[in-house]
Amino acid sequence: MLEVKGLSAAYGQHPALNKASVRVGKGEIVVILGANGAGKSTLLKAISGICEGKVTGSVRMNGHELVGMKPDRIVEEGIALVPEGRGIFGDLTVEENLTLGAYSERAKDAERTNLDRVYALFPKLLERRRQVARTMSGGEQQMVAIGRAMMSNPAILTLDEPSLGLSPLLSKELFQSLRAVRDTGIGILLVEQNAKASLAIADRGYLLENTEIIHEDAAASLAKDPAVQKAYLGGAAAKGGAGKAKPQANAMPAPSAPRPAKGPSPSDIAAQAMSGLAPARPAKPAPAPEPAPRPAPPPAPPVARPAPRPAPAATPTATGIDTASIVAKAASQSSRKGGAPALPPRPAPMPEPPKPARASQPTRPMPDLGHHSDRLREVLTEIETAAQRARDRSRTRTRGKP
Ligand SMILES: Nc1ncnc2c1ncn2[C@@H]1O[C@H](COP(=O)(O)OP(=O)(O)OP(=O)(O)O)[C@@H](O)[C@H]1O
Repeated sequence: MLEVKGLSAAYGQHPALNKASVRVGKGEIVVILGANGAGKSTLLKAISGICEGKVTGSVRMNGHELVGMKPDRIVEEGIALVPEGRGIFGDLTVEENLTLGAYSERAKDAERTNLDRVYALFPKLLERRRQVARTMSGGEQQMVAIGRAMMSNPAILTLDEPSLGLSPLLSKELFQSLRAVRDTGIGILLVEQNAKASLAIADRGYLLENTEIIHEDAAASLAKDPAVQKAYLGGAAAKGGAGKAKPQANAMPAPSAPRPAKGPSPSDIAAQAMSGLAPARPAKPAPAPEPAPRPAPPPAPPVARPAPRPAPAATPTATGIDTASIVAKAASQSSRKGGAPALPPRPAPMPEPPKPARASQPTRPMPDLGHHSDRLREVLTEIETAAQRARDRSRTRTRGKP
Protein backbone atom coordinates (compact mmCIF):
# COMPACT_ATOMS: atom_id res chain seq x y z
CA MET A 1 0.00 0.00 0.00
CA LEU A 2 2.66 2.54 1.10
CA GLU A 3 5.95 2.05 -0.68
CA VAL A 4 8.90 4.35 0.08
CA LYS A 5 11.90 3.84 -2.20
CA GLY A 6 15.29 5.55 -2.09
CA LEU A 7 13.90 8.52 -0.16
CA SER A 8 16.48 11.16 0.73
CA ALA A 9 16.14 14.49 2.50
CA ALA A 10 18.61 17.26 3.23
CA TYR A 11 18.33 20.51 5.16
CA GLY A 12 20.61 22.76 3.17
CA GLN A 13 23.95 20.96 3.06
CA HIS A 14 22.96 18.68 5.91
CA PRO A 15 21.72 15.23 4.85
CA ALA A 16 19.05 13.93 7.23
CA LEU A 17 17.83 10.88 5.32
CA ASN A 18 19.71 8.79 2.81
CA LYS A 19 17.95 6.50 0.32
CA ALA A 20 15.49 5.05 2.80
CA SER A 21 13.18 2.29 1.62
CA VAL A 22 10.21 1.26 3.74
CA ARG A 23 6.87 -0.35 3.04
CA VAL A 24 3.68 -0.66 5.05
CA GLY A 25 0.82 -2.97 4.14
CA LYS A 26 -2.86 -2.93 5.07
CA GLY A 27 -3.42 -3.75 8.73
CA GLU A 28 0.28 -3.88 9.47
CA ILE A 29 2.23 -2.12 12.23
CA VAL A 30 5.74 -1.20 11.16
CA VAL A 31 8.11 0.44 13.62
CA ILE A 32 11.15 2.60 12.87
CA LEU A 33 13.76 2.46 15.60
CA GLY A 34 16.69 4.83 15.71
CA ALA A 35 18.73 7.09 17.93
CA ASN A 36 18.05 10.81 18.34
CA GLY A 37 18.77 12.67 15.14
CA ALA A 38 18.87 9.50 13.00
CA GLY A 39 16.25 10.95 10.64
CA LYS A 40 13.04 9.27 11.87
CA SER A 41 10.88 12.41 12.01
CA THR A 42 12.34 13.53 8.70
CA LEU A 43 11.19 10.26 7.15
CA LEU A 44 7.61 10.76 8.38
CA LYS A 45 7.58 14.40 7.36
CA ALA A 46 8.92 13.58 3.91
CA ILE A 47 6.16 10.98 3.46
CA SER A 48 3.52 13.55 4.48
CA GLY A 49 4.95 16.27 2.23
CA ILE A 50 5.89 18.62 5.07
CA CYS A 51 9.66 18.19 5.24
CA GLU A 52 11.29 21.62 5.34
CA GLY A 53 14.33 20.23 3.50
CA LYS A 54 14.84 19.04 -0.08
CA VAL A 55 13.30 15.64 -0.67
CA THR A 56 14.18 13.23 -3.48
CA GLY A 57 13.22 9.64 -4.19
CA SER A 58 9.83 8.02 -4.28
CA VAL A 59 6.83 7.64 -1.96
CA ARG A 60 3.97 5.72 -3.54
CA MET A 61 0.54 5.16 -2.07
CA ASN A 62 -1.42 2.51 -3.96
CA GLY A 63 0.84 3.27 -6.92
CA HIS A 64 0.38 7.08 -6.83
CA GLU A 65 3.58 9.09 -6.50
CA LEU A 66 3.38 11.48 -3.54
CA VAL A 67 6.75 13.25 -3.63
CA GLY A 68 6.10 16.82 -4.72
CA MET A 69 2.40 16.63 -3.79
CA LYS A 70 0.90 19.21 -1.39
CA PRO A 71 0.35 17.95 2.17
CA ASP A 72 -3.43 18.22 1.95
CA ARG A 73 -3.42 16.17 -1.26
CA ILE A 74 -1.39 13.53 0.53
CA VAL A 75 -4.08 13.39 3.25
CA GLU A 76 -6.60 12.84 0.44
CA GLU A 77 -4.44 9.91 -0.74
CA GLY A 78 -5.01 8.29 2.65
CA ILE A 79 -1.98 9.16 4.78
CA ALA A 80 -2.49 10.89 8.13
CA LEU A 81 0.29 11.97 10.46
CA VAL A 82 0.05 12.18 14.24
CA PRO A 83 2.89 14.61 14.87
CA GLU A 84 5.29 14.57 17.76
CA GLY A 85 3.81 16.74 20.50
CA ARG A 86 0.24 15.93 19.33
CA GLY A 87 -0.61 19.40 17.96
CA ILE A 88 -4.18 19.41 19.20
CA PHE A 89 -6.17 22.60 19.82
CA GLY A 90 -6.23 23.10 23.56
CA ASP A 91 -9.09 25.59 23.59
CA LEU A 92 -11.42 23.37 21.59
CA THR A 93 -13.41 20.47 22.97
CA VAL A 94 -12.51 16.89 22.24
CA GLU A 95 -15.26 16.58 19.68
CA GLU A 96 -14.35 19.85 17.98
CA ASN A 97 -10.75 18.62 17.66
CA LEU A 98 -11.95 15.34 16.20
CA THR A 99 -14.27 17.05 13.76
CA LEU A 100 -11.42 19.14 12.41
CA GLY A 101 -9.80 15.92 11.25
CA ALA A 102 -12.74 15.26 8.94
CA TYR A 103 -12.10 18.37 6.90
CA SER A 104 -10.67 16.50 3.92
CA GLU A 105 -12.81 15.60 0.89
CA ARG A 106 -11.95 11.99 1.52
CA ALA A 107 -13.51 12.04 4.97
CA LYS A 108 -16.40 14.49 4.73
CA ASP A 109 -19.10 12.01 3.77
CA ALA A 110 -18.05 9.41 6.33
CA GLU A 111 -17.74 11.84 9.24
CA ARG A 112 -20.41 10.21 11.42
CA THR A 113 -19.09 6.69 10.75
CA ASN A 114 -15.52 7.75 11.49
CA LEU A 115 -16.55 9.57 14.64
CA ASP A 116 -18.37 6.46 15.85
CA ARG A 117 -15.31 4.38 15.01
CA VAL A 118 -13.06 6.73 17.00
CA TYR A 119 -15.44 6.67 19.97
CA ALA A 120 -15.62 2.88 19.78
CA LEU A 121 -11.83 2.69 19.87
CA PHE A 122 -11.44 5.35 22.55
CA PRO A 123 -14.54 5.24 24.77
CA LYS A 124 -12.93 7.78 27.05
CA LEU A 125 -13.18 10.36 24.27
CA LEU A 126 -16.91 9.76 24.04
CA GLU A 127 -17.24 10.29 27.81
CA ARG A 128 -15.20 13.48 27.56
CA ARG A 129 -16.39 14.74 24.22
CA ARG A 130 -17.47 18.12 25.58
CA GLN A 131 -14.30 18.60 27.63
CA VAL A 132 -11.82 21.26 26.58
CA ALA A 133 -8.79 19.39 25.24
CA ARG A 134 -6.14 21.18 27.29
CA THR A 135 -7.72 19.90 30.50
CA MET A 136 -7.28 16.30 29.41
CA SER A 137 -4.44 14.12 30.64
CA GLY A 138 -1.45 13.58 28.33
CA GLY A 139 -2.63 10.09 27.44
CA GLU A 140 -6.12 11.33 26.63
CA GLN A 141 -4.68 14.16 24.54
CA GLN A 142 -2.67 11.60 22.60
CA MET A 143 -5.91 9.69 21.98
CA VAL A 144 -7.48 12.92 20.70
CA ALA A 145 -4.54 13.38 18.32
CA ILE A 146 -4.83 9.82 17.04
CA GLY A 147 -8.61 10.10 16.85
CA ARG A 148 -8.34 13.31 14.88
CA ALA A 149 -5.96 11.67 12.41
CA MET A 150 -8.39 8.77 12.07
CA MET A 151 -11.19 11.20 11.24
CA SER A 152 -9.44 11.85 7.93
CA ASN A 153 -10.31 8.25 7.04
CA PRO A 154 -6.70 7.21 6.49
CA ALA A 155 -5.44 3.96 5.05
CA ILE A 156 -2.06 4.62 6.65
CA LEU A 157 -1.49 6.31 9.98
CA THR A 158 2.00 7.56 10.75
CA LEU A 159 2.89 8.44 14.34
CA ASP A 160 5.92 10.31 15.61
CA GLU A 161 6.85 9.17 19.11
CA PRO A 162 3.31 8.96 20.47
CA SER A 163 4.43 7.64 23.87
CA LEU A 164 6.77 10.57 24.53
CA GLY A 165 6.07 12.02 27.96
CA LEU A 166 3.52 9.39 28.95
CA SER A 167 3.74 7.29 32.10
CA PRO A 168 4.39 3.55 31.62
CA LEU A 169 0.74 2.84 32.34
CA LEU A 170 -0.56 5.35 29.81
CA SER A 171 2.02 4.19 27.25
CA LYS A 172 0.71 0.65 27.68
CA GLU A 173 -2.85 1.85 27.06
CA LEU A 174 -1.68 3.79 24.03
CA PHE A 175 0.08 0.79 22.46
CA GLN A 176 -3.02 -1.33 23.05
CA SER A 177 -5.07 1.32 21.28
CA LEU A 178 -2.70 1.20 18.31
CA ARG A 179 -3.28 -2.53 18.07
CA ALA A 180 -7.01 -1.86 17.98
CA VAL A 181 -6.48 0.73 15.23
CA ARG A 182 -4.45 -1.79 13.24
CA ASP A 183 -7.23 -4.35 13.67
CA THR A 184 -9.56 -2.01 11.77
CA GLY A 185 -7.33 -2.54 8.72
CA ILE A 186 -5.32 0.68 8.93
CA GLY A 187 -1.59 0.34 8.30
CA ILE A 188 0.57 2.02 10.94
CA LEU A 189 4.06 3.44 10.54
CA LEU A 190 5.35 4.15 14.00
CA VAL A 191 8.46 6.06 15.05
CA GLU A 192 9.25 5.24 18.66
CA GLN A 193 11.96 5.49 21.25
CA ASN A 194 10.14 2.90 23.35
CA ALA A 195 11.58 -0.05 21.44
CA LYS A 196 10.28 -2.72 23.78
CA ALA A 197 6.64 -1.67 23.71
CA SER A 198 6.63 -0.85 20.01
CA LEU A 199 8.28 -4.12 18.96
CA ALA A 200 5.74 -5.95 21.12
CA ILE A 201 2.84 -4.65 19.00
CA ALA A 202 4.61 -4.36 15.63
CA ASP A 203 4.66 -6.83 12.76
CA ARG A 204 7.93 -5.61 11.25
CA GLY A 205 10.60 -3.09 12.05
CA TYR A 206 13.43 -1.11 10.49
CA LEU A 207 16.57 0.24 12.12
CA LEU A 208 17.45 3.76 11.04
CA GLU A 209 20.94 4.89 11.89
CA ASN A 210 22.77 8.00 10.87
CA THR A 211 20.24 8.76 8.09
CA GLU A 212 20.21 5.21 6.67
CA ILE A 213 18.00 2.17 7.03
CA ILE A 214 20.50 -0.46 8.06
CA HIS A 215 18.28 -3.41 8.82
CA GLU A 216 14.74 -4.76 8.42
CA ASP A 217 13.17 -7.78 10.07
CA ALA A 218 10.08 -9.21 11.69
CA ALA A 219 9.42 -7.43 14.98
CA ALA A 220 9.73 -10.65 16.96
CA SER A 221 13.17 -11.32 15.44
CA LEU A 222 14.32 -7.75 16.09
CA ALA A 223 13.25 -8.05 19.72
CA LYS A 224 15.48 -11.13 20.06
CA ASP A 225 18.43 -9.70 18.12
CA PRO A 226 21.32 -9.18 20.58
CA ALA A 227 22.52 -6.07 18.70
CA VAL A 228 19.04 -4.54 18.86
CA GLN A 229 18.73 -5.49 22.51
CA LYS A 230 22.04 -3.84 23.21
CA ALA A 231 21.26 -0.63 21.37
CA TYR A 232 17.54 -0.16 21.97
CA LEU A 233 16.29 -2.51 24.64
CA GLY A 234 18.36 -1.47 27.61
CA GLY A 235 21.15 -4.01 27.10
CA ALA A 236 24.68 -3.25 28.31
CA ALA A 237 25.60 0.37 27.62
CA ALA A 238 25.45 0.52 23.90
CA LYS A 239 27.79 2.93 22.21
CA GLY A 240 27.62 0.99 18.96
CA GLY A 241 24.56 0.72 16.78
CA ALA A 242 22.36 -2.22 16.08
CA GLY A 243 21.48 -4.35 13.13
CA LYS A 244 23.22 -6.75 10.87
CA ALA A 245 24.10 -4.56 7.94
CA LYS A 246 26.39 -2.22 9.87
CA PRO A 247 26.76 -3.54 13.39
CA GLN A 248 29.65 -1.21 14.06
CA ALA A 249 27.77 1.93 13.06
CA ASN A 250 27.72 4.58 15.72
CA ALA A 251 24.27 5.24 17.12
CA MET A 252 25.16 8.86 17.88
CA PRO A 253 23.37 11.27 15.60
CA ALA A 254 25.29 13.11 12.92
CA PRO A 255 26.08 16.73 13.80
CA SER A 256 23.02 18.71 13.04
CA ALA A 257 22.56 21.82 11.02
CA PRO A 258 21.06 24.58 13.14
CA ARG A 259 17.28 24.51 13.03
CA PRO A 260 15.58 27.73 12.13
CA ALA A 261 15.06 29.77 15.27
CA LYS A 262 11.66 31.03 14.19
CA GLY A 263 8.68 29.68 12.39
CA PRO A 264 6.42 26.73 13.00
CA SER A 265 7.80 23.65 14.67
CA PRO A 266 7.77 20.43 12.67
CA SER A 267 4.89 19.25 14.82
CA ASP A 268 2.87 22.33 14.00
CA ILE A 269 3.46 21.85 10.33
CA ALA A 270 2.54 18.22 10.68
CA ALA A 271 -0.69 19.15 12.40
CA GLN A 272 -1.33 21.55 9.58
CA ALA A 273 -0.83 18.84 7.02
CA MET A 274 -3.18 16.54 8.84
CA SER A 275 -6.07 18.81 9.49
CA GLY A 276 -5.50 21.88 7.42
CA LEU A 277 -5.00 23.98 10.54
CA ALA A 278 -2.49 24.03 13.32
CA PRO A 279 -2.40 25.54 16.76
CA ALA A 280 0.54 27.69 17.74
CA ARG A 281 2.94 25.79 19.93
CA PRO A 282 6.41 26.50 21.21
CA ALA A 283 9.07 24.77 19.12
CA LYS A 284 9.20 21.01 19.77
CA PRO A 285 8.90 20.81 23.56
CA ALA A 286 8.72 17.35 25.07
CA PRO A 287 5.29 17.01 26.63
CA ALA A 288 5.42 17.21 30.40
CA PRO A 289 5.50 13.87 32.19
CA GLU A 290 2.07 12.50 32.77
CA PRO A 291 0.45 13.31 36.12
CA ALA A 292 -2.14 11.05 37.68
CA PRO A 293 -5.34 10.91 35.63
CA ARG A 294 -7.54 13.90 36.29
CA PRO A 295 -11.22 13.63 37.13
CA ALA A 296 -13.59 15.14 34.63
CA PRO A 297 -14.50 18.73 35.48
CA PRO A 298 -17.96 19.14 36.98
CA PRO A 299 -20.64 19.36 34.34
CA ALA A 300 -21.57 22.88 33.32
CA PRO A 301 -24.88 24.12 34.75
CA PRO A 302 -27.72 23.68 32.31
CA VAL A 303 -28.34 26.75 30.22
CA ALA A 304 -31.43 27.80 28.38
CA ARG A 305 -30.89 27.04 24.71
CA PRO A 306 -31.64 29.94 22.43
CA ALA A 307 -33.85 29.39 19.44
CA PRO A 308 -31.66 27.80 16.78
CA ARG A 309 -30.11 30.28 14.45
CA PRO A 310 -30.25 29.51 10.74
CA ALA A 311 -27.05 27.63 9.95
CA PRO A 312 -24.78 28.83 7.17
CA ALA A 313 -25.26 26.83 3.98
CA ALA A 314 -22.00 24.91 4.10
CA THR A 315 -21.83 24.07 7.76
CA PRO A 316 -24.22 21.23 8.55
CA THR A 317 -22.36 17.96 8.83
CA ALA A 318 -23.26 14.38 9.44
CA THR A 319 -22.46 14.84 13.12
CA GLY A 320 -24.54 17.98 13.37
CA ILE A 321 -21.37 19.82 14.29
CA ASP A 322 -20.82 23.19 12.71
CA THR A 323 -17.45 22.50 11.13
CA ALA A 324 -17.03 25.97 9.69
CA SER A 325 -17.46 27.46 13.17
CA ILE A 326 -14.92 25.07 14.63
CA VAL A 327 -12.45 25.84 11.89
CA ALA A 328 -12.90 29.57 12.46
CA LYS A 329 -12.47 29.05 16.19
CA ALA A 330 -9.33 26.99 15.68
CA ALA A 331 -7.95 29.57 13.29
CA SER A 332 -8.64 32.34 15.79
CA GLN A 333 -6.91 30.28 18.49
CA SER A 334 -3.90 29.94 16.22
CA SER A 335 -3.75 33.61 15.36
CA ARG A 336 -4.32 34.70 18.95
CA LYS A 337 -1.25 32.85 20.05
CA GLY A 338 0.76 33.94 17.03
CA GLY A 339 3.39 32.01 15.14
CA ALA A 340 1.00 29.50 13.64
CA PRO A 341 1.68 28.53 10.09
CA ALA A 342 -0.52 29.97 7.41
CA LEU A 343 -3.48 27.86 6.48
CA PRO A 344 -3.00 25.79 3.35
CA PRO A 345 -5.37 26.37 0.51
CA ARG A 346 -8.69 24.86 1.51
CA PRO A 347 -12.19 25.28 0.30
CA ALA A 348 -13.24 28.46 2.07
CA PRO A 349 -16.20 28.11 4.38
CA MET A 350 -19.37 29.42 2.78
CA PRO A 351 -20.02 33.05 3.61
CA GLU A 352 -22.68 33.76 6.20
CA PRO A 353 -26.12 34.03 4.59
CA PRO A 354 -27.91 37.36 4.97
CA LYS A 355 -29.41 37.61 8.42
CA PRO A 356 -33.15 37.05 8.47
CA ALA A 357 -35.17 40.00 9.74
CA ARG A 358 -36.21 39.41 13.30
CA ALA A 359 -39.93 39.71 13.89
CA SER A 360 -39.73 41.27 17.32
CA GLN A 361 -36.37 42.48 18.47
CA PRO A 362 -35.51 42.30 22.16
CA THR A 363 -34.61 45.58 23.88
CA ARG A 364 -31.04 45.15 22.65
CA PRO A 365 -30.51 43.04 19.53
CA MET A 366 -28.30 39.95 19.94
CA PRO A 367 -24.92 40.70 18.48
CA ASP A 368 -24.13 38.85 15.29
CA LEU A 369 -22.00 35.99 16.42
CA GLY A 370 -21.38 34.85 12.90
CA HIS A 371 -18.65 32.27 13.12
CA HIS A 372 -18.60 31.93 16.91
CA SER A 373 -19.64 28.82 18.71
CA ASP A 374 -23.05 27.80 19.93
CA ARG A 375 -21.66 27.90 23.43
CA LEU A 376 -20.81 31.54 23.15
CA ARG A 377 -24.31 32.21 21.93
CA GLU A 378 -25.71 30.35 24.91
CA VAL A 379 -23.63 32.39 27.33
CA LEU A 380 -24.73 35.63 25.70
CA THR A 381 -28.35 34.54 25.81
CA GLU A 382 -27.94 33.81 29.49
CA ILE A 383 -26.47 37.26 30.05
CA GLU A 384 -29.30 38.83 28.06
CA THR A 385 -31.89 36.92 30.08
CA ALA A 386 -30.27 37.87 33.39
CA ALA A 387 -30.06 41.53 32.33
CA GLN A 388 -33.70 41.48 31.27
CA ARG A 389 -34.70 39.95 34.61
CA ALA A 390 -32.73 42.64 36.46
CA ARG A 391 -34.42 45.36 34.39
CA ASP A 392 -37.87 43.87 35.09
CA ARG A 393 -37.12 43.64 38.80
CA SER A 394 -35.94 47.22 38.94
CA ARG A 395 -39.06 48.38 37.02
CA THR A 396 -41.30 46.50 39.46
CA ARG A 397 -39.49 48.07 42.40
CA THR A 398 -39.79 51.57 40.87
CA ARG A 399 -43.50 51.07 40.20
CA GLY A 400 -44.06 49.87 43.79
CA LYS A 401 -42.60 53.09 45.21
CA PRO A 402 -45.04 55.84 46.22
N1 LIG B 1 14.14 21.91 10.05
C1 LIG B 1 15.37 21.47 10.16
N2 LIG B 1 16.41 22.23 9.77
C2 LIG B 1 17.69 21.79 9.85
N3 LIG B 1 18.02 20.56 10.33
C3 LIG B 1 17.02 19.76 10.74
C4 LIG B 1 15.65 20.17 10.67
N4 LIG B 1 14.90 19.15 11.12
C5 LIG B 1 15.75 18.15 11.46
N5 LIG B 1 17.02 18.53 11.23
C6 LIG B 1 18.23 17.71 11.45
O1 LIG B 1 18.08 16.52 10.71
C7 LIG B 1 18.55 15.42 11.45
C8 LIG B 1 17.45 14.40 11.62
O2 LIG B 1 16.44 14.99 12.44
P1 LIG B 1 15.11 14.22 12.80
O3 LIG B 1 14.25 15.16 13.58
O4 LIG B 1 14.56 13.60 11.59
O5 LIG B 1 15.70 13.07 13.74
P2 LIG B 1 14.96 12.03 14.66
O6 LIG B 1 15.55 10.70 14.37
O7 LIG B 1 13.50 12.17 14.52
O8 LIG B 1 15.42 12.52 16.09
P3 LIG B 1 14.60 12.61 17.46
O9 LIG B 1 14.40 11.20 17.88
O10 LIG B 1 15.55 13.33 18.34
O11 LIG B 1 13.35 13.37 17.17
C9 LIG B 1 19.05 15.96 12.76
O12 LIG B 1 20.45 16.11 12.66
C10 LIG B 1 18.36 17.29 12.88
O13 LIG B 1 19.12 18.23 13.60
